[in-house]
Amino acid sequence: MAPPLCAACGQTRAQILRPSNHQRLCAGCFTSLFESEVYDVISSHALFSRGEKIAIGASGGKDSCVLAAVLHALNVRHDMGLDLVLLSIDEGITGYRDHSLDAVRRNAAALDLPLHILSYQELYGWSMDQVVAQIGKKGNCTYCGVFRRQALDRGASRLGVRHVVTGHNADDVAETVLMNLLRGDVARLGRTCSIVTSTPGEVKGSGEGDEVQITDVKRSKPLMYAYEKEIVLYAHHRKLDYFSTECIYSPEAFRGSARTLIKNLERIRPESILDIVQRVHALARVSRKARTGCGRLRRNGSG
Ligand SMILES: Nc1ncnc2c1ncn2[C@@H]1O[C@H](COP(=O)(O)OP(=O)(O)OP(=O)(O)O)[C@@H](O)[C@H]1O
Repeated sequence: MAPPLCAACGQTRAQILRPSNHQRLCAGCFTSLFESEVYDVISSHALFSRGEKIAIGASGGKDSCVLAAVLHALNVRHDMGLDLVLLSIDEGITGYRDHSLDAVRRNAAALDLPLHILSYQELYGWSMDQVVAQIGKKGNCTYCGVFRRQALDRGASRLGVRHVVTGHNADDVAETVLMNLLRGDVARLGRTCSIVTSTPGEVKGSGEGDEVQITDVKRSKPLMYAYEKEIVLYAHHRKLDYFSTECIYSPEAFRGSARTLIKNLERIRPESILDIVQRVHALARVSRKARTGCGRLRRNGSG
């Protein structure tokens, strides 16, 4: 039996069963719906302003590759006036980051976007290969993540950029929510589910002339409502070139277990992923309001 017609255009045969809502779509309608949904997220959260310089954290993986391709397309289509640059951090992981940076270089050429690469070696004087040789693999992901965040901020500062976007998707956010819940780290939940976060500016250095001024950096996650499966489908249908191997030091057992849990939930009920993100976001808002209310009561002397 021939596949049904696309639920959006009603003209072409459907090729895709949309993972998030099981809609049957043709490839053209799926990619344009995906892009317009990202545009809706950007507009409804007023993420960007005209003329803003944006650094796209480019790891060479599927998420940041899709983010760069979608932002580039939307910038042209909607005349958003964004000044886009790719910013990559080279952690110094031989056999992993060197290959993924090759993918970033090909993407930069394909999209005609400037690319800046900053290494841990240059910033901190050591590479992750050296760190792992010294301390082993245990816990290295956590440190690497903290240093990468800071490296992205420093890279942005050097480029005169105040806004870094990353390719975190809904699955990543739901995973992090679960990890924070299981660890009892409730304080972090609000931040995890926020589409915009920021790092306050700081001055780093010994005070002997080697200070580095890091300005306030806004961070946002324009793909945080997009399902990982849809990101893969989008990359596939747009024939994007990305690097798909896991980090050789990565087997982070706890995140892996959270991921398996999320994938199992998705299998039973696809909406679960977005439900986790949206419900926890709403809860964090309510608890913030309650805290502000208590503070006001105390200040007024009535609490
Ligand atoms: N080395 C890096 N340089 C620049 N940005 C990075 C780097 N590593 C991660 N990021 C940013 O953080 C986001 C989430 O990181 P994560 O570790 O999940 O990425 P990944 O699995 O390497 O690749 P991706 O998420 O792009 O598929 C990425 O989408 C990217 O925007």
